[in-house]
Amino acid sequence: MADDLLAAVPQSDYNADSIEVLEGLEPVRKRPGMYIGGTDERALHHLVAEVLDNSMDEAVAGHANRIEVELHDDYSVTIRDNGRGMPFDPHPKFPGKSALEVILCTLHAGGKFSGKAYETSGGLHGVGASVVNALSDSMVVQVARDRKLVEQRFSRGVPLGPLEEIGAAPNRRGTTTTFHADEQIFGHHRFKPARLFKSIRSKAYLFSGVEIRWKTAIDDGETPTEAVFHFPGGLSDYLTETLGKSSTYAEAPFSGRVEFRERFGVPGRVEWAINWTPSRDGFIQSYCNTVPTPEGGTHVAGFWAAILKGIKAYGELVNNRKAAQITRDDLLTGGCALVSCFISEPEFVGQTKDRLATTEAQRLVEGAVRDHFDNWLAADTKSAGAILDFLVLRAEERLRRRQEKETQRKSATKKLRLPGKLTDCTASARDGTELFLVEGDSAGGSAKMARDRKLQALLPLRGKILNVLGAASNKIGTNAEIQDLCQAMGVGLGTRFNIDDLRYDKIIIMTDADVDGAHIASLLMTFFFTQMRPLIDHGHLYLACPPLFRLTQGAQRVYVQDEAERDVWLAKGLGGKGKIEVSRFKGLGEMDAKDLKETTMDPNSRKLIRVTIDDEEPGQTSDLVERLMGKKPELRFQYIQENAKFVEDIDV
Ligand SMILES: Nc1ncnc2c1ncn2[C@@H]1O[C@H](COP(=O)(O)OP(=O)(O)OP(=O)(O)O)[C@@H](O)[C@H]1O
Repeated sequence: MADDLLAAVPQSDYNADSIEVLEGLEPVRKRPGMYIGGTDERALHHLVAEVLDNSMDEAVAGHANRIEVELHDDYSVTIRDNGRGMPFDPHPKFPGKSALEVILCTLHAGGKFSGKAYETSGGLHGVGASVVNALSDSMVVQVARDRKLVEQRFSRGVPLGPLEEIGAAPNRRGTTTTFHADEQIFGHHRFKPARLFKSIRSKAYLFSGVEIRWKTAIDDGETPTEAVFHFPGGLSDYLTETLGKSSTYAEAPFSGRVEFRERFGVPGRVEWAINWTPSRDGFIQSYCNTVPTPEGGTHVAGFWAAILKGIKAYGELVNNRKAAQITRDDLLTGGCALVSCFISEPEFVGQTKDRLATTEAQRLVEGAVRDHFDNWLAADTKSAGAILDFLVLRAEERLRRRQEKETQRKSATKKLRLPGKLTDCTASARDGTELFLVEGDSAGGSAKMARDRKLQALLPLRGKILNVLGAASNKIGTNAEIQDLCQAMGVGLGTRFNIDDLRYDKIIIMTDADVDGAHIASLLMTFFFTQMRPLIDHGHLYLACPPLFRLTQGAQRVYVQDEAERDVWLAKGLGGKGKIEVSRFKGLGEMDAKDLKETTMDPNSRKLIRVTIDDEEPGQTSDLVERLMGKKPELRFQYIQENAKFVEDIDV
């Protein structure tokens, strides 16, 4: 639809009335991490995603069909859409303020709470635009609607003046936002054209009804300086392009799209594409309402359930009994998948929306994909046969490896003298086992009761372990705490470390949610990083995330990680009846086994962070570890000076 046609569509029922307010921007500047997951490069790029998602929401709701993103030479970014335009009429609850000012200067102001103005939106908390505003030293928002062009300017979340009418807009509509990220918050981090280009392109793949134009004044030598993205073929094209020349088991990906309304009578849809290749590791990229969900969630669980059940049923049909052995992990080896769903009122974990938590999504996605998969397998027996054979082979390999490990592990345990304080798990194979490194003996008590005896082992650590970067290598090897750790894990140090000796699948650092806990965790991570780097590279090292508070209101209970998150809940309420009761856990030892199990240890409900090394340039992480944990205090001091933006928050 062209702009002038869109201009004819009524905008009247999308006004200030649509904008509800739940809560005021100081907390954002004080604790940006809670709102955008940190102040690093990833967080910086997330600012663009927040603004772009608002434009995508307009597009997905059928109100916009063109979005432009431009990176300027001063590293400011402009995002323009031809949607309905942010409402700017006076807000009934805030005398003297326009809806636009309320949206940009108030947390929890938005039009997406009730599903009236948007059916399936990526936005839902009403904080995105205000967070970007709070973290920008300059932000200019222009809106063309009702034939007027208005503008308001802000700096660090504060308006620099009132909303002004700056011209007429007879044939234009939409919102244009230009912002410059605040260096006080993001330090030396700058937008990278390649990173922006990639994420913008994937948005266009996710919604074929939009055209996204990209332009950059900053030329990194490899990213196109201008491009237009429009992909009518959606995810199937995206997957084919991602896989490039890799050979695949199915000629064309298994892909499809199902409208939930037609199938289940509820709004929303799912679109997917998957193929298997022998030439690379598998992956799954998932999205909900165009927001990437790198940690997956219920939609992903539903997708794999459909594929797994489908392939097993097909195995039965063709009398391949070995198909029953296939597990979800086998599907992932070589399985390359893209899943994108659109649902109303999605629930995510965290403001950066890394994981989808809406339970219903699992049932909807599984139901929708399953039927299609059964039909596809039955119709294309050549691809179906190739995939089945490949997966059966994967399952057999896995079982053989497990058997080998089992014998190895049994003999290793016999030979090994395990440290006395280790509470080992009972499983004889390594598969699925976890070793919790627990701070303090008292915590060990609750953890002992909370654990799954079969798969979870505990090693209590007394106090702080040696800082390996300050120590000579012979001192490391003779340190008692480190010796215990190595014995329990079944491995040697440094060059003698062999990943195959590892006695557990996951090594999980579980420390208190306080400064001391963070220090112990960083000493341990430094140790693993310098002495057992493959442990991290192979994805075996994790951090547990115990909560700091438990809030209860009537029958409702939530666990939160810090004060800022607590305050949000206190202001918002838990949805239960009566007063909200707050209990603060002074440490892991104070949590009863039930709390500890539910929040931190039970794989079905806990939050766990995998430790990864995100080297954009080779050696970057080693450099940083050396600066932060090494023998030279002057490097540490320099780093703190360069990076400390919230000096008042640093506990020394
Ligand atoms: N480009 C836009 N066009 C039209 N309305 C917009 C646009 N950007 C923002 N809005 C309105 O402003 C509201 C607040 O946006 P904001 O980004 O703060 O929160 P959200 O998108 O509702 O939720 P989230 O915090 O999850 O991103 C939106 O709900 C929407 O009503």
